[in-house]
Amino acid sequence: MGGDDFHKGVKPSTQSLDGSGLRILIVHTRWNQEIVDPLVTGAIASLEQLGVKRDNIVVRDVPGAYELPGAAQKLIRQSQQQSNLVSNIVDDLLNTPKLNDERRGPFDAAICIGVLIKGSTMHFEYIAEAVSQGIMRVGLETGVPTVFGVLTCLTDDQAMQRAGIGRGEDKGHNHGQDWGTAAVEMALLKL
Ligand SMILES: Nc1c(NC[C@H](O)[C@H](O)[C@H](O)CO)[nH]c(=O)[nH]c1=O
Ligand SMILES: CC(=O)[C@@H](O)COP(=O)(O)O
Repeated sequence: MGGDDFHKGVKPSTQSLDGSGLRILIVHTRWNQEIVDPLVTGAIASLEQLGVKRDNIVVRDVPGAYELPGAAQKLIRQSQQQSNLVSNIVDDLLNTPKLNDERRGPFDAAICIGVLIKGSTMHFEYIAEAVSQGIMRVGLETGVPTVFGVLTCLTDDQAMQRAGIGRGEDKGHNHGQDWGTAAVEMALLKL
């Protein structure tokens, strides 16, 4: 494969992705929120484009990237406990309509979104390593696919480009869109 026909990025799935029955958690940071916000918007846009109902997209925020794994794990486990509540079981037996078409069941996937930008100390390296390992562990330990949506950038421009808000003519690509698609694909993955 020649260098000129190399396309960096994810190749779309061959599976038809119907997210209409999915419940998705998004946890995002308030650090670098001017860059985080378009990433969250991009992820939600992809989820809705694949049929996920807006009422089934739960969005929560935390201070910084270091808080993402713990928050995702806590909220995923709460959703799993909720779905076992007798009240839910009775509701389902009686076909009780849910408010705003919201299903209070467990999350089918989660997306952790944050932006780490290198400063003048080693803080960046330590957080980036802890957060990537932590988010991986959440997915493995809860059984709920948990997408790593954390930009780890050396400059502001690198981060803005990857949120689709680049300062030059080339605005870049909003990676949040890819994370939304990945969440639906992984939620639907089966034998
Ligand atoms: N420098 C960045 C941080 N630092 C804060 C930590 O993530 C954490 O909130 C704090 O250490 C308290 O536990 N967070 C980011 O998300 N992005 C950064 O660039
Ligand atoms: C990712 C960080 O924690 C970093 O932005 C903090 O900056 P500094 O290393 O200058 O304290």
